[in-house]
Amino acid sequence: MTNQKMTLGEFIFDNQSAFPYSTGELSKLINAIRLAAKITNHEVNKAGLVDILGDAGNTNVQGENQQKLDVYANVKFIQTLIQRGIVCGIASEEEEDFIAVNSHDGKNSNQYVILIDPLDGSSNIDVNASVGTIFSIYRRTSPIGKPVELKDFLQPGNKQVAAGYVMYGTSTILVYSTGRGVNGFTLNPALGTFYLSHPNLQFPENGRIYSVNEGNYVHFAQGVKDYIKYCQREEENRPYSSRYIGSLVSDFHRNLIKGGIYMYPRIGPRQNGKLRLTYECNPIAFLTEQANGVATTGYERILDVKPTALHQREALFCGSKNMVEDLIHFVRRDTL
Ligand SMILES: O=P(O)(O)OC[C@H]1O[C@](O)(COP(=O)(O)O)[C@@H](O)[C@@H]1O
Ligand SMILES: [Mg+2]
Ligand SMILES: [Mg+2]
Repeated sequence: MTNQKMTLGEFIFDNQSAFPYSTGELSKLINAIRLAAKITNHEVNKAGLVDILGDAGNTNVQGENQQKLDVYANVKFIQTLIQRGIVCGIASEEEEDFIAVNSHDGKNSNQYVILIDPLDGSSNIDVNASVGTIFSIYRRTSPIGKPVELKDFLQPGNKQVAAGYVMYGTSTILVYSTGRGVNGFTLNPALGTFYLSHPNLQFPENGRIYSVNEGNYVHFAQGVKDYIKYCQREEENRPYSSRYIGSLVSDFHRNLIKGGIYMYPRIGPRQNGKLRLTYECNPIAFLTEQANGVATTGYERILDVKPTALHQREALFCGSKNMVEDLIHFVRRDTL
């Protein structure tokens, strides 16, 4: 079976030729993510056996308790990227500020910046439920030859050149896009090789799954409440099924395969939701649109939101086209 399937390495190489002016830098970057994913996967898989469960005892810039695996994945991704000298800057959920990385030639000659959520779904680590890693890649706008600047990380999501996630679940899968569709690669742990298992992933236009933390229901805007009630009503092909793993990557991946909508709304008038625009909403929205789905704040296309801060939060509704359009209808009706 595996021999027929293309490996991730072969896919990266084959797809490089699709970009006439390619320098190979993006291919090297995806390769480095592949390596860091394998290193992190190795540790995730033996989480119950080694001292990697529980709190790390620190609080990150979000005010959240860092889990040991958050810290481990953060260190491994940053180390792997810096050692290979293929990015000019790294931003991470677990780092207050961005990290400027000089190229090995010392001339700041690299053109890409990367933003990462090293471990997504941290609350699932200790209970052995699936978690993930999310990444988002941009071409810098600051001049080559100079150190990277904050503005390189605060570009709107529609400027991404690539984005993806790794899901550490029943199997480990790396799903990404360089703007030419979405493909998924499953890790064969015996060989340590990712194989193309899910070519050209597409959201079904309709789905029957809604994913939201209903524990926050009372804080949702009326339009969101109305849409959730609509999902639960006994009519046409509803009620939909409620599924919520509590890890954005895992809930998104399921909905991508089966059809569905993921929602993390604003919680109350002030709080702009929980998810971070630059390294959670934007990469997931990029994949959503590349897979024929829709990703919105409820009022605006996620990819058009202009970031103003590295760790800013934004509401996220994404998934099957017709389901998200129904959601937008209810949300906008609420503001009339
Ligand atoms: O427990 P809640 O409030 O529903 O939040 C769950 C959401 O928070 C997250 O865990 C946030 O991501 P991190 O674990 O990377 O901080 C998402 O993966 C998930 O969808
Ligand atoms: Mg996350
Ligand atoms: Mg995280």
